[in-house]
Amino acid sequence: MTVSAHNPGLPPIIELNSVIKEFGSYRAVDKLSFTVAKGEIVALLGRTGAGKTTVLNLIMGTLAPDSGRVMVAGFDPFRQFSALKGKLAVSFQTDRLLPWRTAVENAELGLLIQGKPKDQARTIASGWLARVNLAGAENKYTHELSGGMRQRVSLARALAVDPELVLLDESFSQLDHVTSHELRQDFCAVAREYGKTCLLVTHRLDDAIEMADRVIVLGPGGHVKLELSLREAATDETVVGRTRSQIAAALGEDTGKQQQNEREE
Ligand SMILES: Nc1ncnc2c1ncn2[C@@H]1O[C@H](COP(=O)(O)OP(=O)(O)OP(=O)(O)O)[C@@H](O)[C@H]1O
Repeated sequence: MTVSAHNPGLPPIIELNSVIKEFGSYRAVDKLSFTVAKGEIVALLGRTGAGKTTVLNLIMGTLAPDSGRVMVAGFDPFRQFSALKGKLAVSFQTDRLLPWRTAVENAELGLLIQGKPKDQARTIASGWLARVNLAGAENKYTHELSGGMRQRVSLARALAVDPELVLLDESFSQLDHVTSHELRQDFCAVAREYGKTCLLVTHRLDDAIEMADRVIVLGPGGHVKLELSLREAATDETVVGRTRSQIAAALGEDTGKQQQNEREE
């Protein structure tokens, strides 16, 4: 059995081994290797163009690596695309909800696609809406919900199918600072309670610091520039400050400026 480098004993849910991906003559991902163990929340950080979306596409199986190996929950996501149906859920930057469906009708969508009977799907979806603090909003249409509430519906929809892996693609970056902070806290509480494995792809330092067990910073050209465990940092303010500076330096940013930018976004 392969085990995660960071959690010996736990099988990796994501495993990239010396992965190269080129677009024409441009190498977007360069011999990239990392693992994400079952139950871990890992943030993949990088500036624009560092290769985050390319890595996400390799993990989702919508792109094939030119060389190296990508495995997700024991499957090759490109060659065994359908084997990962229901095992992998994605929440994007925009909520991608269907406006003609209510909150609960959106949240139950993945379950219905999986073939769950309608009443069961409704019960499960309502439960997940309650867990992301949306009890009472089940029958509201998307235009009746705030941006933060819509993103909560999107997260409930992702979690409702009970996936092995949740991919969060800049899921909090279009929300104001307070709303995204609350949503990050609530999502992490639920993800940890249910032992969900999450890869959070973001350019925002705050998302990573607040949510992740571990941070991987991609440098330009898609290689690991910095890899840091944040478990110790979570409980110690001085360590948080030092960690923040280390990550900001790897991103090539000034910490104060980065925090200011994130507050203004
Ligand atoms: N289909 C493609 N064809 C050609 N070049 C591509 C393609 N997809 C990505 N690239 C290039 O690969 C590099 C990495 O792109 P990618 O979208 O993965 O970066 P990113 O870190 O997600 O950036 P952003 O934060 O702006 O979304 C960029 O230089 C981009 O122009």
